[in-house]
Amino acid sequence: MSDLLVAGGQVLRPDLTVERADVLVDGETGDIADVAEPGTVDAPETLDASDGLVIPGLVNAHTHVAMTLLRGYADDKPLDAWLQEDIWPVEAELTADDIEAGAELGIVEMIRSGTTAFSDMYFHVDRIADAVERAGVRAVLGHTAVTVGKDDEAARADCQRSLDVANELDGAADGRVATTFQPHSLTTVGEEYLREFVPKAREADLSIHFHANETENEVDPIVDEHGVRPLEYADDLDLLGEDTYVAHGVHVDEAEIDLLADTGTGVAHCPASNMKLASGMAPVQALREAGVTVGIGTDGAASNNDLDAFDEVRDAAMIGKLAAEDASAVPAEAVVEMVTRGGADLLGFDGGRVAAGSNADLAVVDLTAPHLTPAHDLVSHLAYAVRGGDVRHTVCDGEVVMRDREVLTLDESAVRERASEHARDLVGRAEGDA
Ligand SMILES: N[C@@H](CCSC[C@H]1O[C@@H](n2cnc3c(=O)[nH]cnc32)[C@H](O)[C@@H]1O)C(=O)O
Ligand SMILES: [Zn+2]
Repeated sequence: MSDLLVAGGQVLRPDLTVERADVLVDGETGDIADVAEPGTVDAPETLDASDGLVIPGLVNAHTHVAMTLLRGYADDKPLDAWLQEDIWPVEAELTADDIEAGAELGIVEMIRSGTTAFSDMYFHVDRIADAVERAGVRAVLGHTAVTVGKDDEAARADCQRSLDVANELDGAADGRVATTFQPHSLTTVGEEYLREFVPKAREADLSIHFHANETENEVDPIVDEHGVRPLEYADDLDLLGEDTYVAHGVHVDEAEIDLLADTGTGVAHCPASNMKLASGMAPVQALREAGVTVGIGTDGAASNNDLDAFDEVRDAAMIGKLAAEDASAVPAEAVVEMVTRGGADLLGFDGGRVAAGSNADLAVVDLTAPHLTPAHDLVSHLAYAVRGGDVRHTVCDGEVVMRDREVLTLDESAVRERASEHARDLVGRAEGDA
């Protein structure tokens, strides 16, 4: 690939200042080679960023990308009932082809809204990795193990599968795929299985990702059974550490926040899902003050109901203020940092910054829309006013994956059509079986 110059725009720098600059991308390495004075460097290929703001590609730190197939299928219920009555029965019918179709749809949606990397929990993960490879984006994938409702053999096989998939797919798609070992949550995977498989994951040096402290209903059974809070139980199981990030972290007390900080465990905050399922409000300001790395995730499209990370950024700022009852809590700079560098740090790749040496994962936001006028403060706009549809170009690993709002790596209309068909057939099968 030849070098690329993202030229003529303003650039968001790692210290969250904005300057006029051209971004030179090294076509060989896919890294940013230089952030240069406008007009001082040249490259064979140019991406026009005039009237635009060049930002790091956004990082969706927690999702279930193939759940786009279930968008709008079941709404307005709390987590337990939603999963058990609606989602899990349909997911039981999901085929590998369905999952690939849903993943492509979700990835197109993310590319269009400036997301270049996502962290996913699901199954038939090889097919999600195929979609990631074709789309040209970056992802941390894994097979999610659930043991409740399974006999011992099936439960152990599911945990083993999570280990195997993490080992096999790490480094796929030219290194754009990384992996995690994934117990679904502390209440859906039995203690005996965690005691057996977490040490194996640690031995294999795998990162770990799981849902934690999402609802009160997830906290109480652990306190009743083990006499400690969920994250204390997780720590006892050796689940916490620098290579772990949990999804949600809504119902965490002060001691658990300290435990996250002391162990270096990260949190993928999912504000829209937490609001929609009425799970609660994560103490984001307190987590950040304690030094916990926080990223921002959409969660699946069935509890959001879109994968637009800009929506999430605004929601994170809003609910963060409400949770802290303080309008100065979770300010614009914090959410912009969380959805870029915070997410990249959780996922463990060198991105989230427009700086020489970082991965060239970029989005160019078109600043000409009425809702982005005037331009007093572009960080404020990123937090509160930009929408996914304002993204004009998306670049991942130095490759242009969307130019002038046209996705180049996947055929968007074919993807939409295929996903609609798979979704319709899936629901037909699930309801036919009922
Ligand atoms: N259901 C499968 C595997 C689980 S994949 C990951 C699961 O997380 C589910 N999920 C989606 N959003 C959430 C959430 O907010 N909390 C907990 N689970 C979720 C999703 O529907 C999917 O079933 C089995 O029984 O083996
Ligand atoms: Zn989730």
